[in-house]
Amino acid sequence: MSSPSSSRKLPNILIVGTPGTGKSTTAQYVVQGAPSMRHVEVGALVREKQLHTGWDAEYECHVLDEDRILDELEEGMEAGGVIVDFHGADLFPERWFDLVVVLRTDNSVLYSRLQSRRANYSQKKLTENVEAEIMQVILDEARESYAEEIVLELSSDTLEALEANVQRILQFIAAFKPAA
Ligand SMILES: Nc1ncnc2c1ncn2[C@@H]1O[C@H](COP(=O)(O)OP(=O)(O)O)[C@@H](O)[C@H]1O
Repeated sequence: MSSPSSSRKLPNILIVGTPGTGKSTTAQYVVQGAPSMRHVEVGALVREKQLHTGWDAEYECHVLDEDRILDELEEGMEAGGVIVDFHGADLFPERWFDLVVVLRTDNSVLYSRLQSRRANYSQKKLTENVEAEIMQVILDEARESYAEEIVLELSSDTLEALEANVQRILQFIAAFKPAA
């Protein structure tokens, strides 16, 4: 395991999870509570800067240009204080992150969240996402990509859980000390 960079004064945090588990909402509340942190929603960055090579009609998503995404993020990561919000965990270098939060949502809750959130979400994509959540695909990916002690699995079914998760992440930020 390579240890995280020691030069950061603020931690970098990766929030991952199946679409709809609450990554963006959680990250937004964390930044409200810790304004020195910056939220980077990778999906939005991909759309805004066209960091993709086209549209995959079968999977109904952009084909990511991974090298350009990494190049775009790299400089900001060195300074620390970044909350990266993305559905997958294995794209980024391990050294970038001090904490990896994996949000989990009960499948029936996730199903209705995805159904109400996106009118244009196809039934196929909705089912695929709920199945991925049941199979804990992202959790396994995070555990394979990062040291066990920095991966934190948090349930995100209710607003109470959301609030508790935000507080837990804020406590981590407040307690963070750069390695000597
Ligand atoms: N813990 C939670 N409890 C209830 N609703 C939530 C929770 N987390 C997120 N939501 C709601 O679920 C929807 C999806 O959340 P969002 O943050 O966009 O997910 P993601 O970024 O993972 O795709 C939003 O309408 C949000 O308000």
